Amino acid sequence: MIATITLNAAIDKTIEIDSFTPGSVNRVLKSHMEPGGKGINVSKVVKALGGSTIALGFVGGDSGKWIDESLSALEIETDFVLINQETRTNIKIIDTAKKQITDINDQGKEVEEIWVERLYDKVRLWAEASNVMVFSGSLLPNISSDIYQKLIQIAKEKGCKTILDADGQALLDGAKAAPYMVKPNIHELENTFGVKLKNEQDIIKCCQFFLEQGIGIVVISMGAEGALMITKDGAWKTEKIKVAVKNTVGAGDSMVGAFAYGIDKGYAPVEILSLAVATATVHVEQGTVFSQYSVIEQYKKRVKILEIR
Ligand SMILES: Nc1ncnc2c1ncn2[C@@H]1O[C@H](COP(=O)(O)OP(=O)(O)O)[C@@H](O)[C@H]1O
Ligand SMILES: O=P(O)(O)OC[C@H]1O[C@](O)(COP(=O)(O)O)[C@@H](O)[C@@H]1O
Repeated sequence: MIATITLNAAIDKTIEIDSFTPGSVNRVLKSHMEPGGKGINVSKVVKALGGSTIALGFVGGDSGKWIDESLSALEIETDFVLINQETRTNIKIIDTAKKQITDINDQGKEVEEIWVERLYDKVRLWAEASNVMVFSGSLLPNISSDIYQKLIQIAKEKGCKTILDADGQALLDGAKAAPYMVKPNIHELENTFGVKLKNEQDIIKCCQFFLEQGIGIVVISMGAEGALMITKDGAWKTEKIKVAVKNTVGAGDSMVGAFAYGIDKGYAPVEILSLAVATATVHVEQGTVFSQYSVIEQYKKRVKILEIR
């Protein structure tokens, strides 16, 4: 079982506009809503790959109820803490002419301490039944930056392998608990360390920090440029795969979902990297991961991995 923890869930409302122009009236061509937030997206990917998953975290209000019901319709098990604040809606604007995506992400609402305690209880409970726990995404505004560190410690004590996909102080604090894997994207890595990373060697050097904490697998996703994976045994990069982009929102979560699935199955890291890039590529090209596993298997043939250290 793979449990995902989303502290800042979201309805992702995607709107398509031809030539989006800030400061003027824009007419929407098409729109749709999906249950989102990083951990929830990971659960959707695990489900699509055929794994078993449960989505945990906070949801509230009508939007929270909608997220819960939408996941049930996808046959994804949930055990959310229901809070008395409305879950956020994030807007994703796809400019169909410029082929550009703009993310407008709400920060979410504060959560009372009693509900945070309830979440700790649920993580303790589900850690007993899970092999892998994934902690993903931004924190609600009043949550302390060391929450992932504490939750990862709990999950590890119960024998779970843990994955952290976070940013800034939450990533630095969370890393102190030595999760099994971290996956920031390149921008998050640069922002977190306040550096500009010009080449692969810079990235590898920067990621030593994570290895020194005892983290087993460090994956840096780099959008259209592919991904880099660093472990104590070496470093690998994937070659660029050119695709017609439909939607990149959640591509990183597809990658994390495939890693969670592969780690749960006990696959070797390089094999998982190939599955993860194939899954993210299908996501970017088709705008969804709910395609057949056989399609993802086909895409694996396009993934070229080079050992660089
Ligand atoms: N424009 C793109 N073209 C091809 N592949 C892409 C593109 N954007 C993302 N991907 C794939 O998805 C993975 C994750 O995307 P990325 O944007 O780095 O993550 P995040 O969503 O966390 O920012 C990349 O490593 C790559 O394999
Ligand atoms: O593109 P990514 O990094 O995989 O994540 C996409 C998800 O992250 C979000 O943009 C939210 O991100 P944050 O939790 O960092 O605010 C969601 O709206 C979306 O579902």
